[in-house]
Amino acid sequence: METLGKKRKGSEMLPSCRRSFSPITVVWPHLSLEDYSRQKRKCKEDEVLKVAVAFVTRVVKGIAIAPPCGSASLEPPNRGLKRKIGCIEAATQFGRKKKIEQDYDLGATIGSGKFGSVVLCRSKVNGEEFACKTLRKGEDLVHQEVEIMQHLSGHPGIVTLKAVYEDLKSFFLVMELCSGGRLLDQMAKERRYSEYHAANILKELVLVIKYCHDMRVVHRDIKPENILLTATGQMKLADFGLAVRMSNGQSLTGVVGSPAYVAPEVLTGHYSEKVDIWSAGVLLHALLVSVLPFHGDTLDSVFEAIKNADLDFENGAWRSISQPARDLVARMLTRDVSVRLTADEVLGHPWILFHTEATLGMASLETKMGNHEKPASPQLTVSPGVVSERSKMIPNGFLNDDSFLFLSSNSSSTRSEVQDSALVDALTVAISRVAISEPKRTRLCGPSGPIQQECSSNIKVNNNNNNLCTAF
Ligand SMILES: Nc1ncnc2c1ncn2[C@@H]1O[C@H](COP(=O)(O)OP(=O)(O)OP(=O)(O)O)[C@@H](O)[C@H]1O
Repeated sequence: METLGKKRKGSEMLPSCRRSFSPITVVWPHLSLEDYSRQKRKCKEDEVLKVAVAFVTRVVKGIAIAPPCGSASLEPPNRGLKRKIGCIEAATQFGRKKKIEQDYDLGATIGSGKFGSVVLCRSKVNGEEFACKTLRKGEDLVHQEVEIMQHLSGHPGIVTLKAVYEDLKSFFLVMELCSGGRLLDQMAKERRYSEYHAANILKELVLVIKYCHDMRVVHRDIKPENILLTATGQMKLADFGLAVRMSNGQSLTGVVGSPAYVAPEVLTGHYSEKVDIWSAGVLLHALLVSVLPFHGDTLDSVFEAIKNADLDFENGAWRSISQPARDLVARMLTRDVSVRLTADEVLGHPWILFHTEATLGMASLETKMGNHEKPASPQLTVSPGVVSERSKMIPNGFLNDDSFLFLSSNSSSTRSEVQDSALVDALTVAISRVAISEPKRTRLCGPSGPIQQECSSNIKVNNNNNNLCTAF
């Protein structure tokens, strides 16, 4: 077995064609479905309280009435970059007339993937370093990647495209250099993240996903391998190789993505931008408990788990995770797409607000349940106005349910601070519980029997822990 973190993108060994290629007996979860299909072919041929209350209100009234899923359609195949390059900025157009070597010194390979390799490159003008991704021409998705990167470039959470060059065989995408590695590598080191940390990572990611969706783009391959970090640790979403533009009236089709992160509806037919929320939910699960939610020994068993396995929040590491965190994971990993949260709704979820809202302070909290990160510094501070507003809305009885309170362990904090904290958290949880008791939701992906402790080949078995699959 091999840990996910040790695997560099593109460094994966593709399954040998000498083996008989059967998804039933052989699984390569680190390969995207695209890789999988390609390999199959190859082998044949070679993102407080008001908002929180508003959140519940929307849920009860039917958040579930999520906006109609975006209708999406793929660009007609075989349209060349020429038409698409029309929307690409001048800085990237002139590059077509020059060779990349005239402007940049190309250096060492820093990554590789399904469509080509990524090398370090240095501007001959000012010595600035960039990453240059070479994409071999010939595949429609390659053309789409260039166009979509240009379309999205400029957002702080997306790798900036600096210039595009091309020759007869390839496109050369000069991008900002993310020298901090991949989130996956950080996860391999960190293993489990505190709820505070996980919530902040998820918020950053979902803000970018929201931007993509607002720009009518579905990424379709959200996973920690595709989240890069800058030297200062800023997260940047990368790899738009499987991304598609959406237009009204049509749903997306095409089985693409990476097996462990793929949404169930991708496997069964038509789908929407909500597939990115599912994948982000898988990532949140991994951040919180260091295990992928859906796994198996074969590709078929992974897909079977994605389609049918229930989440188990009662056992293992989940026992130390707060109810609001579990609530969010369940709402993101809900198979009923109409009920699955949108990016906006994830960003408005009480758990995200609690850990990331400025009015609540940037405290990291220790839960009574024993979340492993202790508050580093400031206690939770809540402005009196906010508290009184919250007090009005507390449902009777919830404060007595101390099993869900986040209580400060810092004795220097005043009684009222602790009470305020408890108030906020109890309410947050209460809200979540009200919402999750909605019949339609409990049916979906609710906690039930334990996940089968089978491991994908990219998940390390922890033999000291009842064969729990420990990812990363
Ligand atoms: N801007 C960048 N800065 C630093 N490293 C990068 C950058 N872009 C890509 N890389 C490295 O190159 C690897 C492959 O890049 P990318 O994911 O864009 O390629 P890909 O061919 O689409 O890969 P995949 O086969 O996983 O879809 C990344 O995992 C990362 O390690």
